[in-house]
Amino acid sequence: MTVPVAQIVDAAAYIQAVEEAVAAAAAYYAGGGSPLDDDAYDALVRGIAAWEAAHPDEVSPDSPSGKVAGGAAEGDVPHTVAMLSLDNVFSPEQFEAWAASLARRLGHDVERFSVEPKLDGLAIAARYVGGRLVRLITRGDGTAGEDVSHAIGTLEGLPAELAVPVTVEVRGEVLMTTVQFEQANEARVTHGGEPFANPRSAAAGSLRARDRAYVATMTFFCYGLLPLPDTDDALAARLAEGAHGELMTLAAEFGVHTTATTQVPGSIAGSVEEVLARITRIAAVRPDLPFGIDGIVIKADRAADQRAAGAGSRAPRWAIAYKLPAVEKITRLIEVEWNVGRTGIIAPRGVLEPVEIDGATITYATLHNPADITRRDLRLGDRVMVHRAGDVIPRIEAPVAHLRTGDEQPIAFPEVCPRCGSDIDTSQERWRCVQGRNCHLVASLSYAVGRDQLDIEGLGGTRVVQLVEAGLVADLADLFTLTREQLLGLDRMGETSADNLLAALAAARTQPLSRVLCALGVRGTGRSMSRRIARYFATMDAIRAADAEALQQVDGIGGEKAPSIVAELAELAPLIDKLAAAGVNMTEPGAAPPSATAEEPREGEDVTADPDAGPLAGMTVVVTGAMSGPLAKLSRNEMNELIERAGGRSASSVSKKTSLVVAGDNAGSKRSKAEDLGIRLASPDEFAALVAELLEPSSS
Ligand SMILES: NC(=O)c1ccc[n+]([C@@H]2O[C@H](COP(=O)([O-])OP(=O)(O)OC[C@H]3O[C@@H](n4cnc5c(N)ncnc54)[C@H](O)[C@@H]3O)[C@@H](O)[C@H]2O)c1
Ligand SMILES: [Zn+2]
Repeated sequence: MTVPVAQIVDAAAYIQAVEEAVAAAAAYYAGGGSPLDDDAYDALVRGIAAWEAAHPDEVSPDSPSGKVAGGAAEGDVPHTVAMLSLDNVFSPEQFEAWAASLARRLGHDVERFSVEPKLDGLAIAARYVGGRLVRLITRGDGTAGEDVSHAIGTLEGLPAELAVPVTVEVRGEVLMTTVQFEQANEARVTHGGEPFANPRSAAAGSLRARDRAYVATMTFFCYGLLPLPDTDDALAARLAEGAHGELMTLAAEFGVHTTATTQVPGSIAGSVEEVLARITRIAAVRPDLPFGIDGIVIKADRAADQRAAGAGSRAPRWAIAYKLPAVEKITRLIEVEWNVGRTGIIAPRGVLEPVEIDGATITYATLHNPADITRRDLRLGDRVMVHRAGDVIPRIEAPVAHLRTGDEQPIAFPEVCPRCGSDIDTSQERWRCVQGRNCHLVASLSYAVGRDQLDIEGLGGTRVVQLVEAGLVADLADLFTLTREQLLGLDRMGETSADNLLAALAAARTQPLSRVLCALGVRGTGRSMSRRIARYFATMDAIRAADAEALQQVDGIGGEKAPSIVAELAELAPLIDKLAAAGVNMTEPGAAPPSATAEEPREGEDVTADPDAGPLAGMTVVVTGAMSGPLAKLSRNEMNELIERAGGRSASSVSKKTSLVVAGDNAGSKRSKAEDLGIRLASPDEFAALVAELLEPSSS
């Protein structure tokens, strides 16, 4: 685990860093939320400490170094015994060094260590008098804390009355489980409040809040038991002499919640090796725990060892926190994607500004469902707390609402299935395409029959759905074997429509190979790439015979794309055979297959244009604005096809390499750029005249 340190270069930067750290800690302990995640805060504090070590005379009295809660929390209820923080180690070696220094201090090796999870919440002292819970106090600055007795009754595991009528102080951690956190945020957002960024700040904020319209339940875990002034002598002696593990057993007998009932119960280790083995086991189950832990706390178990070791101003010397890597980082939610799963479930996924969590770069996080987005009050552009533990898919915990700038935008929910365009069933929290398992088929068919692919008129979205639902079409090829009788059996299908559709299907059979290839929907082969591939190989057989290396001879296909195209085409082999058998054209008009004898790649040659053929031979042409005259009906894709049929090369942006810009009405920046660069311009009519020979026999 790497331990980053903020670099502080001079005294001014030091003072600024101290201010920043104190402000962050104040917000953190108040539960209002800090602008920094823990890693960033810790790096800053380490930077401050490093600068102070080098400039001992210039240490600011405000410095967080050596103080409980960085000096940022306070209170007016004095503690009977100081409530301290813990020192940290980050590796087995550091732990061994700490154990060795403790052994030196004690004059003997520690024979019993207590090993517990480091619960990620906040410390609290609960005072019981005669078995009744009378007061709750925060840690504060360690010497005095804040009275939060109003929270009595909201902490699971901290009963109002103990099983035994003792007078005692119970210390431990207040946290929110993942479930409690979700409930608290939902209640808060429903009541018009801003969500908490994570369970820890939710616990801190909820504990301090008074007179709230709703109750936020939290969970308490005991890790300390000590006498109060009125504790009877027998119990006081037992508490003073009892080992930590024994006190935890006693606390459980009193009816207080300890880690004993969790998947990570406190345990005793007899050696440094045993401690390290136990740390490994706790770290391994961390992702599965229903609450957050940020490390493992190791304590000398025996009271005598604790007494002999003593404490510093900030932390005891007999205990140490073995920190685990942070699982939370703050980053930005850039976008929400809606993906449709195999069964038609439409799931949102957050696209994040890349952030590194525990050595992995995270760019996506699950968002579960639309209700989840609403519950969390998430917005585009929000800074979000991202959680990633182990191999579990990262999730967005909540927005960091206090970092909002006002520029955040609502997240738009899809109105139709983002894949096939059908309706969405929103009756459940998890939205689902009404096509369910057929969604993918409907989407791929709708794409294949679209204007830029097979261009089958009369086959709109609803017809496609109808054919699929009637069980008449299970793949693209089935379209071409539909019979008149089958069509007439469909609702809202008269004789004329049926005949028109059959005619459109017959025409589609003669589409050029480029469009058939495009219709297959192979990733990386959109309209213009399909044309380039078809022109280069001329026949489907030649394309299918090509390996990745051969495919890379096509302009624009690199080493990454080529193998995936080859693999997808191999998967599609049965469909392609079925299409060919149904009479679908598999050749590109006007193109010749690469010569079988010319083994050498045609280096440097522009494969999309035969330099000797066509009025646009060797030219790169850009089309912009609205086409008119004989070109009025052509889509942009059809214009590009025309350019390529005429031997040219179509491009979408104007550069010095552009030879001609066809500019229609409302041509904007591309036209002005062409003028700036002195590139030849043509009106749609002039261009139509240029390629007149190709316009007449146009197939579509
Ligand atoms: N993001 C920020 O701006 C910001 C600001 C201040 C502090 N912090 C974070 O807070 C942490 C430092 O806070 P801290 O001083 O509260 O110390 P700490 O959380 O590192 O360790 C001490 C605390 O651990 C808790 N604890 C959990 N399990 C325990 C167990 N089994 N036995 C004993 N104690 C146990 C207790 O509450 C104790 O007070 C750092 O991780 C820091 O990153 C963050
Ligand atoms: Zn769908």
